Amino acid sequence: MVTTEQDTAAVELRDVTKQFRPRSGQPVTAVDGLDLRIGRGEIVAVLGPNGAGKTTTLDMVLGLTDPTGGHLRVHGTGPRSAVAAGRVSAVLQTGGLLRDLSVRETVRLVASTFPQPAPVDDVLRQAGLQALASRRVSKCSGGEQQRLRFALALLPDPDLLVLDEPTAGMDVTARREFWDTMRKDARNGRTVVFATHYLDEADAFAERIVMMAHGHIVADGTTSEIRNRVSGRRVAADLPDSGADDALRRLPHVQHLRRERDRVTIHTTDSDAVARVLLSDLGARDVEITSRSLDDAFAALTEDRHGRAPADTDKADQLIEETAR
Ligand SMILES: Nc1ncnc2c1ncn2[C@@H]1O[C@H](COP(=O)(O)OP(=O)(O)OP(=O)(O)O)[C@@H](O)[C@H]1O
Repeated sequence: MVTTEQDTAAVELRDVTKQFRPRSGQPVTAVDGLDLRIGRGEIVAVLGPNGAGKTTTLDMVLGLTDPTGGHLRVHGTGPRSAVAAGRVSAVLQTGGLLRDLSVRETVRLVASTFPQPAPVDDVLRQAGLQALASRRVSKCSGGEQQRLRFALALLPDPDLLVLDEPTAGMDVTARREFWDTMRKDARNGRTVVFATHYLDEADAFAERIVMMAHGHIVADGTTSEIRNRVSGRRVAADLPDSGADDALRRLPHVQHLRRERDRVTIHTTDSDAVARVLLSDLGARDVEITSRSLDDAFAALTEDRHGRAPADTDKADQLIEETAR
């Protein structure tokens, strides 16, 4: 079979590992056997707590650091060649901007370093910076400076845009404005991969969420799949007869059932339906419905009580159960 350009993933990591070996102290495994394929045009959020390995992963995709092991391709080639060809660019959390230049001068200056940059005015418009074009960088707010970094990243008109916590330190309004700008740009079919701590950002902007903890992927799915897995409600009831447990497990929308003596606890995305069956059909008593918060479940997915990562998805589910108890 002939592999076409279209078949090639935007990003492909196979069993990628990154170990840091500090001069003193133990080696740190920041990324541990990561398998990840991101198709062209996907918008993917990489979520995880501090130290999960998000930045290290994105740095490897950008060719800023090399993997210790495994296979990593960006648009079918090594990361550095992809960056050099202008196919990949990044908006990083920090990055030198010259304070005395205006916004337009900054974009013009950086544009002059590319062989075929996008027109400066187009880029200013895409980043929502037209009204600020003559403002000095030193007078721009943190959010505005971040939009300027975004404008610079658009200059090579990259196929893949990588953003590492692009809204860190912004207030709510600036964050909203930034994502509004990004949303407009995403309609152009660019692949966007961004790291964030904020579930709401991932939920609002990404189509797919990859959750990392301790260098592993602990969950990977569409935004709604992840939300369904980690959201929903807990219905608990007294039901001494365990004869209906299997039938309950098979009900649509039932994710999990646990029994402790006479009491069952069911995780479901349709608590009304489950409560109806329990009360009307099975004569259960003392039915109690409680919410499972997305944030709690996220914490359960990414870190267990002892600070260890769940090694696989089943374990992650188990941890949700444990946390829910
Ligand atoms: N240059 C380095 N030398 C040694 N250890 C490092 C280095 N860079 C990262 N690490 C370690 O690797 C692990 C993963 O770090 P990384 O920055 O990738 O996580 P992260 O998910 O991006 O975290 P954050 O959200 O805090 O930015 C951490 O334990 C970190 O301390």
